[in-house]
Amino acid sequence: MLHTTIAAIRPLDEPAMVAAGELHGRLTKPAGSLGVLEELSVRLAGLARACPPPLPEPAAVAIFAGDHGVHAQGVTPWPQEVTAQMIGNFLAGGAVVNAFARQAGASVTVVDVGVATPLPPAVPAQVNGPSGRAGNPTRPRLVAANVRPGTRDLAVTAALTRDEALAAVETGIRIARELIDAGASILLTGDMGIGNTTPAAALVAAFTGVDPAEATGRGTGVDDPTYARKIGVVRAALARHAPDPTDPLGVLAAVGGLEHAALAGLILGAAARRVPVLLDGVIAVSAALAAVAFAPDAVGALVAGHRSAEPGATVGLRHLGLDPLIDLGLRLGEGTGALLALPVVTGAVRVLHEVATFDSAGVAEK
Ligand SMILES: O=C(O)c1ccc[n+]([C@@H]2O[C@H](COP(=O)([O-])O)[C@@H](O)[C@H]2O)c1
Ligand SMILES: Cc1cc2nc[nH]c2cc1C
Repeated sequence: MLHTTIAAIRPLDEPAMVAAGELHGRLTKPAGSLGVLEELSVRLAGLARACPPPLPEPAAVAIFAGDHGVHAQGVTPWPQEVTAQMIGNFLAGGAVVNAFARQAGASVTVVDVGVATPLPPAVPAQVNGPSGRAGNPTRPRLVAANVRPGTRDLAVTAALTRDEALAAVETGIRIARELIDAGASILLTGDMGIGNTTPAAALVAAFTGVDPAEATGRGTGVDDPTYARKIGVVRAALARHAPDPTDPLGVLAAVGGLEHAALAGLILGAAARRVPVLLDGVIAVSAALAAVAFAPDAVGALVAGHRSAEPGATVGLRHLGLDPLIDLGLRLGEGTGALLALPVVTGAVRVLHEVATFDSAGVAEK
């Protein structure tokens, strides 16, 4: 499944991009006045092989959740159980991601790809959120796809076997296909996993070659001693495993996480179907580096939603050649930054659908 998916990923379509660029020149606005939105809409036309490309509606957020053996090294102050507990919160509609998804009209799918502790008993989902605010007609959904109960400690041994990493990647591909088959026109990445900024930093350093200190941040907000320990853990893991960046499955297995691997699969699955993926924070960016190592043309499907405060996100986006749409200092994860960026993407495409040309509106050109 991975190999056929990779083989299906093709470059952006030049004629559709030329058509979108020409259309922009005829719309009732000074050339280039929509800045980044113009280039974004041209790329999305190339991805869809159509001008205008489809509006990115409806949108679907996929939150991949997993736990991390490296938690044992004291790289985060939060107990591991919080991963499972937050899944309960997502399914009940009470997390930040739910509030933003209701605002954006996006569906929320939570995928347990490797949670280590028992999930809380099902709480009745408050579809419109605890406040009763309407906006999203669908209930958050849980997909049970646990590959193993958390990774092994990457400070001691490989986090995953290659087969486990492959199973997680293929779960991501399957979820992309299911969401697209159910009608999603854009996929938004989400993640939940206490400790997961440590493997994200290791993946960023492995794929970009930057020093571990440049790729490592404070995650949920760790103090100075924890931060120093975290950099040391990432540095030692890279020295121990010496992951080969041309072997993305090997890198994911050595220093990655189950949600990182599944997100790489989600990106590949969407790119193969020529559906855009709006990236959230550092976990998604680290997964995107893996996806692009599997299939360089997958970058054509990627839109960077926001600039996470986590430094590895900026390092990874630079390597991918992507500029984030918004920069709000967020470092939550869950898909929250991607959801806030979604109206920018929709606006970029809507212009090509709805704005009059100089000709049709009788507006004089310069
Ligand atoms: O999205 C980001 O860039 C981001 C930055 C910092 C933290 N997070 C979230 O915080 C958790 C991991 O933080 P930590 O400190 O436990 O490694 C995990 O659930 C992530 O979704 C997410
Ligand atoms: C409370 C909490 C919520 C989160 N959402 C994503 N990562 C998180 C980490 C914590 C600790």
